[in-house]
Formats: sequence, C-alpha cells, structure tokens
Amino acid sequence: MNGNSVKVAGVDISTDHWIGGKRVASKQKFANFSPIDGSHLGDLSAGGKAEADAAVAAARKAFPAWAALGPKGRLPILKKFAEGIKARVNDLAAVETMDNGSLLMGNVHRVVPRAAQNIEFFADWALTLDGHSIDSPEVVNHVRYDPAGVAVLITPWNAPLMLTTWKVGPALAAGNTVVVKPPEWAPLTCSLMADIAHAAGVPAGVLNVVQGIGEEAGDALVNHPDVDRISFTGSTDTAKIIGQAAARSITPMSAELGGKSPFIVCADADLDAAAQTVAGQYMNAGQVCLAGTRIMVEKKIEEEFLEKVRGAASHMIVGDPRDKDTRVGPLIHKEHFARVAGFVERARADGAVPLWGGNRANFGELYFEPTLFANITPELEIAQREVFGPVLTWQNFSSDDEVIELANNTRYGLAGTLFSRNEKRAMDIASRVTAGTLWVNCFFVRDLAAPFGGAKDSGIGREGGTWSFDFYTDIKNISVRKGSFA
Ligand SMILES: NC(=O)C1=CN([C@@H]2O[C@H](COP(=O)(O)OP(=O)(O)OC[C@H]3O[C@@H](n4cnc5c(N)ncnc54)[C@H](O)[C@@H]3O)[C@@H](O)[C@H]2O)C=CC1
Ligand SMILES: O=C(O)/C=C/C=C(\O)C(=O)O
Repeated sequence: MNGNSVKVAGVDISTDHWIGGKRVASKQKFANFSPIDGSHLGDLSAGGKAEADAAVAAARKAFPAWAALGPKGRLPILKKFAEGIKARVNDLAAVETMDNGSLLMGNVHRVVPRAAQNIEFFADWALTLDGHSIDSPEVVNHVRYDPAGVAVLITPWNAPLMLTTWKVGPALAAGNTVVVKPPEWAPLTCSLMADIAHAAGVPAGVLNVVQGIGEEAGDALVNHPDVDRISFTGSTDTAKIIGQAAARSITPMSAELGGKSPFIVCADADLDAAAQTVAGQYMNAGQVCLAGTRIMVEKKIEEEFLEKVRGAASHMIVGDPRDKDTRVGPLIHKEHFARVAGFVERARADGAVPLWGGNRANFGELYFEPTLFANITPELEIAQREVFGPVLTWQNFSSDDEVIELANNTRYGLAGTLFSRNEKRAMDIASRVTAGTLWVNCFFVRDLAAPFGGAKDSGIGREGGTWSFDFYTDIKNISVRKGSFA
C-alpha cells in the first residue's frame, strides 16, 4: 500500500486522504482508538483548508466526464464498486467493529451488505430518472435530472460505512462527484471504501476522502465556495452550524439528525414481540439514531409488560462486540461515555428512578449497563434530550390522545414504533405521531425506495428512492412548443 497505513483486524488501511485518485498525507495527525479496549489503532492525516481545496478541485475537474457517462455508463462501474464491498464484507465488518465498537455479527450480516446495496440500488434507480414528460396544450415539458456538481458528504461514527454509502450511492449514480468527510472517531472503513471504489474503476477525482476533525476539515468543506450540495448526517447542534455555512452560499443541504423516538405499546399488542423489540433498542449500546428510547405502555397491561421487558432485557449481554453472544458493546469514546453518564446522573437528580442499570457495566472503561428509567414526567431532560446510549425511559398512558401528545412532546421527529393488533387504531396513532418513519409491529425494516428522514429538529429533507435524486440533481424542465420544429 502506498503512503501511510495501519493494520487493523489484519487489514491494511491507509491513514492518508484520498484526493484526485492519490493518497495524500497531511503533516497534522489525529489519533484513533478502539472503544473495545482503548487500543491505539493509528494516527490519521488531519485535513484542513488546503486538503478541502484540493479535494473540491479534484472533484470539480472529474465532474464533466463522470456526468457525461450518463446513468448507463456509470452503472457497470458502480455495480463493480458494490461487488467490491461484498467481496470484502468480513474485512469491512471487522474493521468497523474495531473502529466504533458496533456488533461484529450485525456488521457482517446487515450493515456491510447494506452498504453494497446502497451503491447498487441507486445505480439501478438512476436508469429510470430521465424520459418523463408532461403534456400540456401548447408545449411538451421534458423533465431532466441533471447532476448538481460537487457534493460534500459528512457522516457520523455510529455506522460510518453504511451512512456514507447511503449518500455516495445516489450522489454518484446521479452523476455528481463527491468529497467524503468521515467521522474522526471512526474513520477507517471510509478509507477502505476509497480503495474499493478505485479498484472498481471509479475514476480519479470522482470520489475523494478528506480525513480530519469536524471543526477543521468539515468546516473547510462546508464553507468551500465551489460546492453544490452538502449532505449531512449527525447531531442537530452540528447541523445548525453547517446550516449557517450552507445559507451563506445558498447551497442546498440535507440533514439527517438525532431522535428521541417514541415506542408505543397498546394493550392489544403481541406483548412478547413488543418486549423483544424494546430490548433490541439496547443493541449497539443504544447508539442508533432511530432507537425508540421513550417506551409508552397502555396502563392496563403495564405490569405484565414490564415483566416481559425485564426478561427480554436480561438477555442483552454486555461485552466485547466481536463475541457473537454480545448484544451491548462499548460507547464510542470517553467523552461520549461522560455525556451518557451525565444524563443518567441528572435523571436521578431530577427524580427519575432506574428500574435496572444506571451504572458503568462491569466489563470495561466504556461499557454502560442497559438502563430503564421510570417515574418520568414529560418535561424531564431524560425524556427530552437524545442520550445516544443504552438508556430508555418508561411512561404509561390511558388513551390514544394522551399517548399521541406524549409522543409528540419533544423537539425531535425522526422515527417511532407502535405495537397494536388493531389496524384502525394503529394507523390512526401512526398518522398522528410526527415522525419521518413510523414502524408498526416491527422495527428498523428498511426499503431503500421508501422516504427516510426526520421532521422537526430531526432533519431537513428526505433520502431514499426518488427523494435522494431530488436532492442530488438539478431538476430541469425543457418546455418545447408543439409543432415548432421543422
Ligand atoms: N438521522 C440519521 O440518519 C442519523 C443521525 N445520527 C445522529 O448523529 C449523532 C451522533 O453522531 P456524531 O458523530 O456525534 O455527530 P456530530 O454532529 O458530532 O458529527 C457528525 C459529523 O460532522 C462532522 N462535524 C462536526 N462539526 C462539524 C463542523 N463544524 N463542520 C462540518 N462538519 C462537522 C464530524 O466530524 C462528523 O463527521 C446523533 O445525534 C445521531 O442521532 C446518527 C446516525 C443516523
Ligand atoms: O437505514 C438507514 O438509512 C439509517 C440507519 C441508521 C442507523 O443505522 C443508525 O443510526 O444506527
């Protein structure tokens, strides 16, 4: 491997940027540690303005030729890219687990295959974009989806490869070139992704990766004057900063942000399935934006259901995420651990009572016990703010109006989960909860054709299917007077 590299989980990974088809090193570095055991995984190049300028220039240079290929010309290259990800599922999964502490089995069976699907799904979909026309009395309106140009893609550490390819897939399929800024707490799989794209024949400059700290590399990219789209997944607070940069240059921005999603259990629900699903919210130590962290249970089944959840949660084994029996791995970083522990401490001080958990787990520095807080009133911080850890709250309700009010009583609106066997009731509640996605009798079932995103402070815009292309293209109408051609 050219340039600087590290070996993690037996895999060689470049610690340099990937700019214009070459590995580029910065003098300045940032250290990367594994949350599993605190081991030092390596030092990566920390980009700033110079690297952002070089990457945007490379992407701009590569844009005309990539755009000119059209969806059909790009298809075989992107399919090969997806095949390259599939061929390295085990490497990517093992590196992701070392880097961010997510469950190895989840990465092998779900997360990395989904990354490949993100690339191939949008490559296929792009074939269907052009060719629509709208007939009106005087003219025919030919609708075109032209690539927007250079897209900056910024992603968080909890699922970096999956969330980055969720943007790279449609952006490249639509004919854009991209600059990726991976999360500094889990930067490695995005570096591998660049090698895989290169080996698949993605031309130099079409996909660039600038490593570094958000406030430096990320800031330089979102403030760059020659960027046509900014797509961000991360926290609401960071989105507000990036949004100011986007507003200054009127650059379209999409934002997939945090959540504090309700998990509603009606008395007529399949309580065993619901209890298993509640316990599943602890997976990956609750570092899942979509997690249904506010459990709301109909009063008449509250005690029975609590015992079922207690039983299911007792199987949420805390441990090394490489172990197949582990369900709850580490929190990502000591700063994040302190943040989660702070929420728990303040919840206790506010009068919330842990029914279980509430402490550092007896496993390692960054491991936290699956925790459930009762004695919750809706205004408590623990019921309002996103913890992004294995911490759930428990509330009850007596009527549908009451639970809808509770569910909507946060600044977030990313997702929600509802268990009920009564279709009319379920659909009524689901339609009245403000959220981008509402799962009924299931959780985290994803179809890439469906819209995905958040309401209120959980985001701007939607990704998935046609919505991704609405964002990554300049939609044009060529309006031709009928009978005006010779
Ligand atoms: N809605 C969704 O699809 C998802 C949302 N998330 C949210 O992400 C958050 C956790 O991720 P974090 O990495 O802690 O979020 P974060 O907002 O701190 O960082 C996200 C990314 O933004 C970059 N960044 C930070 N400051 C920046 C700046 N000033 N300019 C440009 N880039 C900057 C970081 O380097 C990182 O790559 C949670 O709130 C979670 O809910 C996570 C996964 C999915
Ligand atoms: O399926 C998606 O597009 C987004 C998923 C989000 C996560 O995987 C997460 O927050 O862990």
